[in-house]
Amino acid sequence: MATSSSTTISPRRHESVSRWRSGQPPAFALLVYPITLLVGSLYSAISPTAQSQQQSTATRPGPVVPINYFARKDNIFNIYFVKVGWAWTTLAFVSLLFTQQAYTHSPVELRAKRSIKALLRYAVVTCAWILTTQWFFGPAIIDRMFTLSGGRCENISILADSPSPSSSAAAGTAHKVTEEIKTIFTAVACKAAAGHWKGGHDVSGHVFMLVLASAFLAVEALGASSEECKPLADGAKEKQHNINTMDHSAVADIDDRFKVWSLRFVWGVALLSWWMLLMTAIWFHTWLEKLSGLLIAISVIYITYYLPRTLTSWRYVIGIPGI
Ligand SMILES: CCCCCCCC/C=C\CCCCCCCC(=O)SCCNC(=O)CCNC(=O)[C@H](O)C(C)(C)COP(=O)(O)OP(=O)(O)OC[C@H]1O[C@@H](n2cnc3c(N)ncnc32)[C@H](O)[C@@H]1OP(=O)(O)O
Repeated sequence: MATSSSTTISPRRHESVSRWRSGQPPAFALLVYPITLLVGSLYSAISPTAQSQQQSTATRPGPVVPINYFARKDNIFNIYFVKVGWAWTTLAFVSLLFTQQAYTHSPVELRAKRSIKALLRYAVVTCAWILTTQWFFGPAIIDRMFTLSGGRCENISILADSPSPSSSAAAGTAHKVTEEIKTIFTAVACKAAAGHWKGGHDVSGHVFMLVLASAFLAVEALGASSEECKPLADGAKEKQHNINTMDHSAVADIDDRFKVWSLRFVWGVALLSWWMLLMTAIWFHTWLEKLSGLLIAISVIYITYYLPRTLTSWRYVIGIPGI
């Protein structure tokens, strides 16, 4: 006896299948990040290459020449990609807005609604990036966490170079200034003064930003290119093609090419972010520093993309990509 598909697929499975079709990845897809960090950290713990790198860093005074190219802080991907990573992320996101059918070829009202909500999601993740790594009413959250956990800027050369004060009052003032500078410094300012950012819990900014950027781009790209965002079924599209003039089909071809290349660019940025995450996991930071960077990024992604699935009022504000 033949059974219809609606009787064989459970409602839960049906719901998850239609989520995939509308470009919403399930929460377990986020496991790719802890797994990546775990694999990278395990490799760094057992690989002889990574071990010998760590030993030379610990035993030899002064800078050590890294054994692996990706263990160098000045590797080309770190300098031109990660260190300006939010600019790449912004560029990739903007390219989605200008080329994907969800934002360019749907009815005007829907297009406007989708674009505003996508910009709001971008604003949420961008604010999270700014507050966590750049500025939080003064030093960024990761800098504040570092100083709150007992860290400070040591061996500041501008302080060591300054002439010794002649009177005890001047010495007192100099001491006060030194202490203030040590406590208000951010990681960037500390490095600029040739100091060492030491002692506290140093949340990995790389892990935070790379997880946030790659998850943001992946979810937005899946949503924008989902089935629900395709305006016409294939047959209808063909029919419309036939009644179009040559000029229109040439424009449509160019549109299609932009659409495809933009998606490739977005996935390229997301994949390179993932690769740099793996490199960070292998060559830099402690387990705990990587874990805290991961937890902050995953919380932001959860609030922006998963919470709206269950919290209707939040969904109404921020929307869901691909819907
Ligand atoms: C209707 C609504 C409408 C709304 C409209 C929208 C509104 C939007 C709202 C608001 C708009 C605001 C405007 C937006 C702007 C957009 C455009 C731009 O974005 S232009 C900005 C470009 N600048 C970046 O992108 C910086 C990105 N970089 C960073 O944030 C940091 O560098 C970060 C977090 C990635 C890392 O910081 P670390 O490197 O200081 O810290 P650690 O990760 O802990 O690393 C410690 C050390 O280990 C090395 N390290 C770690 N992992 C490494 C690796 N894999 N390879 C090499 N070195 C590594 C690092 O190099 C570092 O070393 P060492 O301090 O430099 O000596």
